[in-house]
Amino acid sequence: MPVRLYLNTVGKTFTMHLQGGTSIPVVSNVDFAVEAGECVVLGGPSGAGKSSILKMIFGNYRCDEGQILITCNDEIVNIADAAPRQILSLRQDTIGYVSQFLRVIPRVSATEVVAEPLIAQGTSEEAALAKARDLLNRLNVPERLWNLPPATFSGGEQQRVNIARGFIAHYPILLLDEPTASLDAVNRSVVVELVDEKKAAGVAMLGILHDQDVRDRIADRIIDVTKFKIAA
Ligand SMILES: Nc1ncnc2c1ncn2[C@@H]1O[C@H](COP(=O)(O)OP(=O)(O)OP(=O)(O)O)[C@@H](O)[C@H]1O
Repeated sequence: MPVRLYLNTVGKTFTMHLQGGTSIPVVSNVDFAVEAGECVVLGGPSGAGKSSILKMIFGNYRCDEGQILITCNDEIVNIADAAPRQILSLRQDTIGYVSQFLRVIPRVSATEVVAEPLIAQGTSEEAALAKARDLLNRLNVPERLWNLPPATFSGGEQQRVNIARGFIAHYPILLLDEPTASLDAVNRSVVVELVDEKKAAGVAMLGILHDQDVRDRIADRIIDVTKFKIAA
């Protein structure tokens, strides 16, 4: 299986400029790869640096040391030194991010919110909306809500719209940031199925999952981030 994502001796230290330049060392020498078709889960206690690693890969946090190499078509791109414009383009076609929370867009219906990433990748509106409805159905979002903007939906309903949006498009690399937090058992199982389908499609996934049951069902490997912790 080709390696899709490789973190090569990655390090991150936050510098608090408003607190006299105080340094908060987070991780160093982070070194692992994720292959196509596998789901790797980051483990370790709160504060170990799991979210910081995901955010560096997505380009939200700057990577201070090392390289974050991703395979994109036949090219290898280093996120650590990619220009902002290149990162935005990778987010459209190459790296997806499924977070716990939906960023609500006023006046846009749930179906359109879900379909949008697929339309951005070039699928026709009709086909993308049909796939969006199918995912909302699989995730047990009641049909009466599909044409409404999700702003007034319950927390769980918004989360399921967000999962549908995160899984609808094809990204060779998919980052999962607690996608099942506070979902019920039935919908957790739907997420497990969606992850299995992405594995079958050759997607490389890296996730944070505190839910032990889901973690056991989807993780091919668990990487304990504690080993990358910089001693205080
Ligand atoms: N933007 C930031 N500015 C300053 N410090 C930060 C920032 N983001 C994270 N940190 C610090 O980096 C450390 C690692 O945080 P991170 O959120 O990556 O941990 P985590 O393993 O994901 O924790 P949790 O399981 O609680 O979400 C923490 O000490 C945190 O305070």
